[in-house]
Amino acid sequence: MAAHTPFIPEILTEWLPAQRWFPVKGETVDLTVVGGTVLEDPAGDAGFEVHFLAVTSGKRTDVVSVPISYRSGPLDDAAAGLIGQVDHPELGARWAYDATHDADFVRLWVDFILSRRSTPDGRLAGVVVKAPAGQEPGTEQPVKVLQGEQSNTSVVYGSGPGSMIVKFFRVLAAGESPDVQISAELTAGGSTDTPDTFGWVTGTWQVPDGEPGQHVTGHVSVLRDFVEGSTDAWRTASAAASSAADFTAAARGLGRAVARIHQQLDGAFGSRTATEVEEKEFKDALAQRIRWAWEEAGDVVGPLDGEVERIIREIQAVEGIPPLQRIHADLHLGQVLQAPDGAWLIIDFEGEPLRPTAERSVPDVTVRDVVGMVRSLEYAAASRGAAPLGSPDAAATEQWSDAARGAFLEGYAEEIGAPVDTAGPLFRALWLDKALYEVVYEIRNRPDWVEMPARDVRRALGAQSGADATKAADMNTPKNTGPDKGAGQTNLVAKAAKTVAGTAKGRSGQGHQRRRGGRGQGPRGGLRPDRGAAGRGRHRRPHARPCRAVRPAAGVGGRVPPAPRGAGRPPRQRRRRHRPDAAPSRAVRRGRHRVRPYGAPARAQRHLGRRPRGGEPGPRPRLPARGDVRGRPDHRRRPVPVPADTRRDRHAPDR
Ligand SMILES: Nc1ncnc2c1ncn2[C@@H]1O[C@H](COP(=O)(O)OP(=O)(O)O)[C@@H](O)[C@H]1O
Ligand SMILES: O=P(O)(O)O[C@H]1O[C@H](CO)[C@@H](O[C@H]2O[C@H](CO)[C@@H](O)[C@H](O)[C@H]2O)[C@H](O)[C@H]1O
Repeated sequence: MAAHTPFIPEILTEWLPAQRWFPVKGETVDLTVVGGTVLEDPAGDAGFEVHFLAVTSGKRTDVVSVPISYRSGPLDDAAAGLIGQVDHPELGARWAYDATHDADFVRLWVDFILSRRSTPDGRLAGVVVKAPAGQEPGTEQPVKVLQGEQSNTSVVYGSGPGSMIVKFFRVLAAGESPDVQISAELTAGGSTDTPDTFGWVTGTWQVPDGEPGQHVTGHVSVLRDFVEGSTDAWRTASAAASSAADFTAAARGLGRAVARIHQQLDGAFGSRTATEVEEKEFKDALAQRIRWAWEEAGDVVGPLDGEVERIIREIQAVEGIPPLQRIHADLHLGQVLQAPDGAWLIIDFEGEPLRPTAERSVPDVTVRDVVGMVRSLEYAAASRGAAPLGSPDAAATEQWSDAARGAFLEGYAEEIGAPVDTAGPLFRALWLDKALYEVVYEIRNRPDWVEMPARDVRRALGAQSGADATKAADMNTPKNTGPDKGAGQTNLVAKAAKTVAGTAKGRSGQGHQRRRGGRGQGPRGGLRPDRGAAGRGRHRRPHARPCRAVRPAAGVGGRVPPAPRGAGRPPRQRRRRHRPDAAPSRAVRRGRHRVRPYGAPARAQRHLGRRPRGGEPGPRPRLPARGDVRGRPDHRRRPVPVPADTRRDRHAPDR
């Protein structure tokens, strides 16, 4: 590789931590080169390199992928991808770009996959699972880097029919990425419920801190059909909810699509009965997760501890959980595209994101995905705004929600050929788990949105404990929202809200006071989510982890909070605010000329400490109670979130 000054990884010490996908887990990060290779630019104009870097912070190490393109001058329309300027001993000044922003690199990359090439050193290899129709390698195509809070970098290649989307994974994992594995199997099986996967690139890198010569291989990138003109189902559903437009036909179709995906996954990977041990693990993990989330969210929801415990007892008493199979595991409206012809397409099969790759492929119960989508529809309904309890608007929200949820469940049941048992303990426990997780997620990411899931939890738990047994119906069965029943439901909600208000003060006296005083302010009323944000797609999804005491063991479908990955990481927004003040790393300041062949890893250390502005020791930003980075594969994830900045716009190209 070229001997630039500064060389990798010094050149990246400032740039990397500023990237959304960077899996920072602490204030000090060590960068070590663990692999990389050169791709020849056929035109001879640019230097293309792909670098794999181990990012170590504390006890945790991730491997990130950074393709770089070196140019002799600024590249048109690629300013957003500029890493910096470097000097080459023979060539002089070079402009270094994140190569995903370089159209020539992306074209080469797509050709690399479609021509099933591999580099002479064998470190990168292209694989084709299905050849795209009408794509001639080498054809010049426009590229657009999708913007937004994505955990990877996706680039649209081409325009109009035949265009493709190439995803560059940023945090790599050894072994098969569930996203690639599942989508490839679905494509091979002829699925029309997910975009076609054409091929991928595997990469090989040295195991960080492993024995010399110890290498692993994993997915680095995947190439798919780009569904031109598609919209994100969250946008579609929340827009329909806002205008009170009927969404039942769409929701029914969505239910059918999810059911077909489950059938296809069963066909591709099989299903089986859980062993006794697996069943116990499943129930324990679910119970522990609910308890943990309740610890985090209870203050905001209200004193419904008894109801939460009752649901936990019920799930523990279940004998015989449904068969286990591969599922999506992270399903919500933001993971669904609607094609221009109205078809729903499920995407992003990365699974439980904070878990290690191997655990993300663990089979689970399909009802988890059903619950994920049900919750998302309930969210979409709530996104129209929290109207005063008992108002016609509040009734309309419930009506839309119940109708959409009911239609979704009907569609799912029609396709599967059996009804979904929404009244059973499994559904109820998974629903509560998901809804509480969302409360925690919103506390940490979008505080203005907290009221949406919190209300739903109150409504559900309040209905369970309501004095009027005739109205305390199954919390997830669509309710008749006619004038009479609607009023009854409102009473229950009002009752729950009153209970919250009435007992909030008494908590400490009852020994129920939560740990985090700052969050115990109780529910906020009348909040309306920021429409602009809601319309802009998906949010960052970093999740925190539970305290050690309640962290359950990993197990089948446990969706247990993962091992620590950066607890205490400051909110990204705050980190960013401080980043501009950060001084260059020592290595960069010295401007050393460092050339390190692969195999003799270079190290650079980046201190991400917050530096006070103007030398003033400003107040330290409050850290999330238990923050973690989300940065998919192996990062971003679950189950608990960290603060985020803005919502994603996954469709907005930056060029
Ligand atoms: N096949 C596709 N066709 C059209 N848009 C897509 C396609 N795949 C992904 N997208 C868009 O790119 C965004 C990011 O894709 P996703 O696979 O979720 O990436 P990430 O793993 O980075 O979150 C999606 O939200 C969607 O807007
Ligand atoms: O980024 P991920 O896909 O991993 O998901 C995380 O972010 C989601 C926010 O986009 C969050 O979803 C919650 O909000 C959605 C609306 O924005 C709603 O449709 C979901 O039902 C609700 O859970 C998800 O929980 C979180 O893991």
